[in-house]
Amino acid sequence: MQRPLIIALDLDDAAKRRALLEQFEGESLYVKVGMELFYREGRQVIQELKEKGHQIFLDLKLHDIPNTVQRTMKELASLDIDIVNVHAAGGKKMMAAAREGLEQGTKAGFDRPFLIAVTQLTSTDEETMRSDLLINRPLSEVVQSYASFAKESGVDGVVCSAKEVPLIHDACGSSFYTVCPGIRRAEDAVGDQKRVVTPQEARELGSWGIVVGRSITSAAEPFNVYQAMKQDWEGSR
Ligand SMILES: O=C(O)c1cc(=O)[nH]c(=O)n1[C@@H]1O[C@H](COP(=O)(O)O)[C@@H](O)[C@H]1O
Repeated sequence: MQRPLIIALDLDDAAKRRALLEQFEGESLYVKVGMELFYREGRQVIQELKEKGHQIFLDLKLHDIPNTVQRTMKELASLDIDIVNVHAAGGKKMMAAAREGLEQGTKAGFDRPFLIAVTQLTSTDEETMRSDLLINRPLSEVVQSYASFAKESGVDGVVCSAKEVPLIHDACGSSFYTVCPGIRRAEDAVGDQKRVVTPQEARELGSWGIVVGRSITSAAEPFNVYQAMKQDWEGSR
């Protein structure tokens, strides 16, 4: 599969979401359905997006006891989604339970959605890790270790900053998926993100996929920004 630029559909009503997607009419996209959208529009939005031919990353970042995560993943597997995620901080047993639930819930003849684990949110930096999470280890070491734990637990890849991709490839191999948010062009507002790179840097660092939200969804001309970022991301490969 071509390495995707995944658009985060973080918009605060259905009309805005539809108006945005109308500008991409005819394009087959990879979109991210996050908590804001799923909690508002539910399972129906997955069907609507699939009918338009889009691939879907369902980003609900599960983090709970293993039994609850397993049962929830079993439910989510009945949706027509391509990627789903958990927080690696839930631990190895929880990640393994997530994978088991997905397998149990995937209907015969269908592909199991990819399971990825968030290592450390891209809105976190080392200072926040120390002061708020009481983790006194270098951030890159924590991300690399969580990626290894995810792999050991049967998870297919991780969410991380592109900055950490080379270290993750060293620990987990280059076929381990790395999905990277915190993507900005030089001229974009960074907002709450801390570990930020451009699409071109993400490509050079070897990311499998990138997630872009506000740079596209808040732009005056979202389709043009999407095309420009996609070109930057794909380069000449
Ligand atoms: O799991 C995610 O998608 C995610 C993980 C992470 O570490 N950082 C992160 O920003 N995200 C998501 O990626 C998107 C980034 O949006 P922008 O900052 O607007 O580009 C948001 O929908 C976040 O929820």
